[in-house]
Amino acid sequence: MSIGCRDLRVTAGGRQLVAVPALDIADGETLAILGPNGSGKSTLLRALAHLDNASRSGTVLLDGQLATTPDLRRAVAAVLQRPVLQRASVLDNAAAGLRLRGVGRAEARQRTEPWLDALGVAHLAQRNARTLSGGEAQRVAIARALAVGPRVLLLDEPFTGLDATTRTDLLADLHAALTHLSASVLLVTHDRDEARSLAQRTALLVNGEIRQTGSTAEVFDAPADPDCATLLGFTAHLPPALTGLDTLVVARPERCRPLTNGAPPPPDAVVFEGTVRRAVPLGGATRLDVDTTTGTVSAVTTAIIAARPGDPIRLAIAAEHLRAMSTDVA
Ligand SMILES: Nc1ncnc2c1ncn2[C@@H]1O[C@H](COP(=O)(O)OP(=O)(O)OP(=O)(O)O)[C@@H](O)[C@H]1O
Repeated sequence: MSIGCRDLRVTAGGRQLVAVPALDIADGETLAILGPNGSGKSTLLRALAHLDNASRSGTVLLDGQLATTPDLRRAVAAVLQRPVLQRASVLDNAAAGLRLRGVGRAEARQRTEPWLDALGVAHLAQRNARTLSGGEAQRVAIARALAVGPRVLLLDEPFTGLDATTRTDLLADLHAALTHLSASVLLVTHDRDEARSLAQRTALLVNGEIRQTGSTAEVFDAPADPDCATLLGFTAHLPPALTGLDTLVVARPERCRPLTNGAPPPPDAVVFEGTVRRAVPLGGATRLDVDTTTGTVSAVTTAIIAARPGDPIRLAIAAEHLRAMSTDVA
């Protein structure tokens, strides 16, 4: 089932938190909403499901038809940032969504067990859910949402607070589970890897407004404006005064190459100079924060370089790694 909205606005305390003229997620599609902290991601997700208490206007659509709150209750399952689990067994917690929809206890348990298995927590079925770790609880919450066979699945930062290994494993398990699901899926996240792993399309949310939407691959390769560029990791912003080009250009810091010992820049590269402000060890790489005449530019390099604060430095970025920002938004 597809979900969408038209002219969806949420205000609270006299402030507009979200304003989305139109958003659509097709049946079988996963759309990521990527945005920084406080950009309105959770507010948008809650408004789509009519889960919010804030003041909302506009319409939510299911399969193109105006959706009422009861329609949404039937169609939507949501996994929120911090799952609430009852003092009961893991199996009964995971079966709770089906029970709420009127399914008998035995059948609900039977239909839930494969999802506990798919999410790698079948061995915990009889445990008291209150004794689970954060990652285990998150898996149970996802199993609970998937078990109801939702036609729309809303995921609000489902990987928050998980260690790197647990997160990678859960990403893989969720990816596998979603491929078997016939639903529209909205994934709210501030993490680029999560969007890239799970979503066919990505929308970028900045200050409550969607600035860019498209296939995940296209969006990640061609940011629409400087805010989108920062969100996508193109954090080196080089204005014309620094490069001599006509427009602001952006690049990923790992594409900024320090030119040490008079090394020649690659052909077509943009080259600029600055002074090392600090070198930040990243473990296996170093981030050099470089003060230029137009601001600080960071470069991330795996080369071993002896750069000390105050040292002059030249940086080069090959033309293929630069993205031009149109002048009207720069
Ligand atoms: N009920 C409310 N009243 C006033 N302001 C609110 C209310 N709910 C949310 N906000 C504000 O709206 C903005 C968006 O909040 P929201 O939780 O949607 O952002 P987010 O992108 O999900 O952030 P995070 O990544 O930190 O979870 C924030 O500035 C938040 O403080």
